[in-house]
Amino acid sequence: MADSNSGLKPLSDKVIMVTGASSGIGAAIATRLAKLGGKIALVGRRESELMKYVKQIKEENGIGIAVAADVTKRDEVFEMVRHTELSLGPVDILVNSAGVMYYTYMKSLHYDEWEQQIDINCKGLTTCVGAVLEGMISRKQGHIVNISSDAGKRGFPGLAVYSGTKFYVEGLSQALRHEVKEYGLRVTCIQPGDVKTNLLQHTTDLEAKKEFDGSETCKILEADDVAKAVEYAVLQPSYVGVNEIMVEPQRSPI
Ligand SMILES: NC(=O)C1=CN([C@@H]2O[C@H](COP(=O)(O)OP(=O)(O)OC[C@H]3O[C@@H](n4cnc5c(N)ncnc54)[C@H](OP(=O)(O)O)[C@@H]3O)[C@@H](O)[C@H]2O)C=CC1
Ligand SMILES: CC(=O)[C@H](N)C(=O)O
Repeated sequence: MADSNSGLKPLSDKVIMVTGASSGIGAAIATRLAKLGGKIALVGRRESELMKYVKQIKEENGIGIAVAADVTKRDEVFEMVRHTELSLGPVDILVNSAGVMYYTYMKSLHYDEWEQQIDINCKGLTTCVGAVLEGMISRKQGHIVNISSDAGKRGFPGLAVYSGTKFYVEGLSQALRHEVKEYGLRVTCIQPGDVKTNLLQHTTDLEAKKEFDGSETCKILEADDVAKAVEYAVLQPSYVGVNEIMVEPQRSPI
């Protein structure tokens, strides 16, 4: 991390890859960390959306590149890391924010939506971790930040499969943290409650959404509230592991 007396910004020497950066929480994290000097690779499938945030970062004199990739495709994930490392340098911080959520009753049997949540939230995140892990271990430094959910701490009705995917993220992160501590790596889980983003827009089981979605009953979080939690975690000195941060609307604790 840059010395506070050097005039450099605190993340000036860091290459940061953010998945899910074309929207919502990932975009807020990418733009916030760019302001702190991080060189950001913004990952998502929609390059046109990524480019909007790259443009914003550049207008604010930051460094950002768009890397179009589908995290469920292993070859695309490897290529996204290769491209980032050639363009910006080795990845110091990986933020896994790519994810989907569908409100649905289990009894509605939305098999395709179940599979998409497992493929993106679990398998995609795991592949992204795998793609940077060897390099981080060999350099003996790195930080993996997983955007989990408060649904990774409590099963929410209407979100059974989604909650399961976030319990997976929590379990993987906890075990990985132990495996990599000897190499100086850190693993952080951020557990947001409801945040104002496009996440809810994909739900098709409107009966389940009506029954269980409480996001309109109180003031919910802004994406940048979550980005601030990530900022806190990545700015700590290397001996400090911020393992979990749960950040929820004040009126809606789990
Ligand atoms: N909003 C909320 O209330 C909460 C959200 N979260 C978590 O935060 C994370 C981000 O969600 P949020 O910002 O709210 O939702 P958005 O829908 O706004 O963003 C989702 C992001 O994931 C990306 N994405 C989806 N599928 C893929 C894929 N196959 N490959 C690459 N990128 C993909 C999308 O990009 P593209 O379509 O371009 O590929 C998009 O950038 C998720 O993991 C979610 O579970 C956790 C707690 C609360
Ligand atoms: C349980 C939830 O709805 C949580 N806010 C999330 O979107 O992950």
